[in-house]
Amino acid sequence: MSHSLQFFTSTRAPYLSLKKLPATSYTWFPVINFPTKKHSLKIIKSLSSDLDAASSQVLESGNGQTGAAGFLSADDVVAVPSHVPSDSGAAAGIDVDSVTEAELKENGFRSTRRTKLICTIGPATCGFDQLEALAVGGMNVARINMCHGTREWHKMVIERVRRLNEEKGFAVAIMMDTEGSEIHMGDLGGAASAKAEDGEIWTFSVRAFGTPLPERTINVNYDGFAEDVKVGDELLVDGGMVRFEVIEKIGPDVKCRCTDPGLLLPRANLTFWRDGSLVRERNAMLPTISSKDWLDIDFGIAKGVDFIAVSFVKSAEVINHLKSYIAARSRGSDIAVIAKIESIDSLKNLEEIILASDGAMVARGDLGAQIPLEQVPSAQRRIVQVCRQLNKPVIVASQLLDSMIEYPTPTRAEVADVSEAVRQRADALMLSGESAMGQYPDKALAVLRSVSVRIEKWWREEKRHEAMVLPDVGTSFADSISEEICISAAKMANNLEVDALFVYTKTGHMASLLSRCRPDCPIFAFTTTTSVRRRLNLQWGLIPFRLGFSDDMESNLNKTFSLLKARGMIKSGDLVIAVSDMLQSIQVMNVP
Ligand SMILES: Nc1ncnc2c1ncn2[C@@H]1O[C@H](COP(=O)(O)OP(=O)(O)O)[C@@H](O)[C@H]1O
Ligand SMILES: C=C(OP(=O)(O)O)C(=O)O
Ligand SMILES: [K+]
Ligand SMILES: [Mg+2]
Repeated sequence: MSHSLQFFTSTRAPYLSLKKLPATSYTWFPVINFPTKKHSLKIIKSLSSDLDAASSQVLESGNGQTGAAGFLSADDVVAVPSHVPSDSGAAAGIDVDSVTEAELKENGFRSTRRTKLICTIGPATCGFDQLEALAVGGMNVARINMCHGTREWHKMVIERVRRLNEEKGFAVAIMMDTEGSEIHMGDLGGAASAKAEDGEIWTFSVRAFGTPLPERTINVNYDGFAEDVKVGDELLVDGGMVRFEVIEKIGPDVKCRCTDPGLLLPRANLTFWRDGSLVRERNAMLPTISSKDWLDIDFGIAKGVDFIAVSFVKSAEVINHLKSYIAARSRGSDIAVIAKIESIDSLKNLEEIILASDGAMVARGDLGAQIPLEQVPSAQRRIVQVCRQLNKPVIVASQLLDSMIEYPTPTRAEVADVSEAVRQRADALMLSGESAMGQYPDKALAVLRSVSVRIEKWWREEKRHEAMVLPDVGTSFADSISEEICISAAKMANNLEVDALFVYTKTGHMASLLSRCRPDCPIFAFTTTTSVRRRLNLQWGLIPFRLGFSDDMESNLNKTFSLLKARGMIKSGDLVIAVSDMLQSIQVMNVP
C-alpha cells in the first residue's frame, strides 16, 4: 500500500497540518522539535510502506530522535492515524477528538472555533468515509430528518456515527428531527423533481394513486386538505418557491393554476394563504407530535440519540409531555429536547416554550413560509437573545449556504448571513440540503468553519460584543451561586486575559452557565460520561473532554495538567481559571 502525503507549515509550527485532508483523521507527531527550524514548505511524498507501520516505527524510537525510520529524517513531521495512540500512556486518561487536539496545538487556544456546526445527513453524506470527512471538517452534531429516508437508513446512519466516535475518538452527537404534522406533497411517484410552468393547471389531491402518477398531479398528505382550502386561496410550495391559485374543488381534488413557475421537489412543504395571511383551519388542530412521530421517537430513544428536535411546536405543553415520556422510557440516558421555532404560535409562546425545552432552533425554512420574509431576521434575533438569557443552546438553521447545493462557492449575501448569526453568537449553525443532498457538503462546512473563526476573532479583537443582561435563571440558592461563580469567572477570564477556563461538571450544567457568558477564551469542559460530552458539543465555546475525576479539585487539576501537558495541549505557564460544580470556588493559576 502506498500513501502520498503532503504537509505544509502553518504560522505556528511545530505542528504541521495536512494540506488535503485524507479520509482518515490524523494527529501530528514531530520527529524532533520543529520550531528551531525555518518554517519552510516540507513535503513527504509517496511513503512506500503502510502508514500505520510507518507511524509505529517512529513511535518505537522513543522521542523520535533522528532517523527513526529509513525514509524519515530528523526534522520531518509525520501524521499518525488517530486510532493509533500517539502517546500511549496519556491517551488512556482523557478523551478528546484528534481534530480538536490538532487545532489546539496548531493554532493555540484563542483561535479555536466557538460556534458549533450541525450537518443534516442525507444521500450525499451517509457513507462512513463521508461522515468521517464531515467530522474531520468540524461537524459537531449530525442531524437526521425523519421527513425523509427509511427507518433502516436512519439506523444505519446512527450506527455509523457511533462507530466513528468509538473508532476515531470524535464526540459527534446525533439529533433526530421529527416530521411533525406539516402538510406536504407526496414523493412525486419517484421522480427527482417536476417543473411547473406559468399558467399550467395542476391537481392537488388526497386520493391514493398508483405509479406513475397521472400527469400534473400531486399527492397531498393531509386528508382535510380539500375541505380546508377555498377557491381563490394561494397555495405556496416551500414557502413560495412555486405558487398556485386554487381555481376549482372537485371532491378530493383541488385544481390549481401555476402563478409563479418553478421546480417541485419531493415531499415539499405546502401552505395556503387567504387575503395575505396564512390559513389556519382544521390543520391548526393537528397534533404537534403525530402518531408517526411517536414511533420515530421510540426509535430514537431505543437508539440513544442525543437530541430530539420537535417540529412545529405550538406550546410548552407538548415539550413537557415529550420530556416526561422520555424520562419514563429512557432511564439514565438523558435525551435533550430542542423546540423548533417555525410557526406563528411558537413565536407567540416563545418564552414559555424555550423555558420548557433544552434548546431551540430558529427553523427559518418554515418560519419564512408562516410569517412575512422580512420579519424573519428580527424573529431570529429575538429567539437567539431569549435562548441566551434563559441559558438554552440555540441553533440558526436553513438556507445559510443554499446556493452551495449546486455551486462550490457561496454568494456574498450568504456569507453575510452566516456572519450575522455568528455575530449574534448563536450556539450552532446548521446545514440542511447543502450537506444532505448538495454537490459540495465538505466545502459548505468549510465555509461555515472559516467564516465562524474569522468573525469570532474580529469581534473579540474589537471587543464589540453586545453586553447582554443575563437574568438569574437558577431555581435554588445553590443554582444562583453557580451562576454567580460562572459570571464572575468569565469576567475575570476576560480581564486577566487567561488562556482557558476549565470546568469540571458531571451533568454539564456548570459548563452551559459558563458558555452562556460567551467569554473571550475557550472553555475546557471536563465531564465523566461520553453522553454528556456529546451533548456539550452543541454549546458555544465548549471543548468537551471525557475525564474520570473525583470531588478533590486539587487532584483533578493535577491530573488534568499532566494529561494535557503530555499531549502537548497545554504548557507550563499557561494561565487558567478553574471552576467546578462540586466545589463552589474560582481558582486562578498558572499551569505548573
Ligand atoms: N434522509 C434523506 N434521504 C433523502 N433525502 C434527504 C434526506 N434528508 C434530507 N434529504 C434531502 O435534503 C433536503 C434538505 O433537507 P431538510 O432541509 O432537512 O429537509 P426539508 O427540505 O424537507 O425541510 C430535503 O428536501 C431532501 O431533498
Ligand atoms: C429546519 C427546518 O425544518 P425542516 O427542515 O424539518 O423543515 C426549517 O423549517 O427551517
Ligand atoms: K423535520
Ligand atoms: Mg421545518
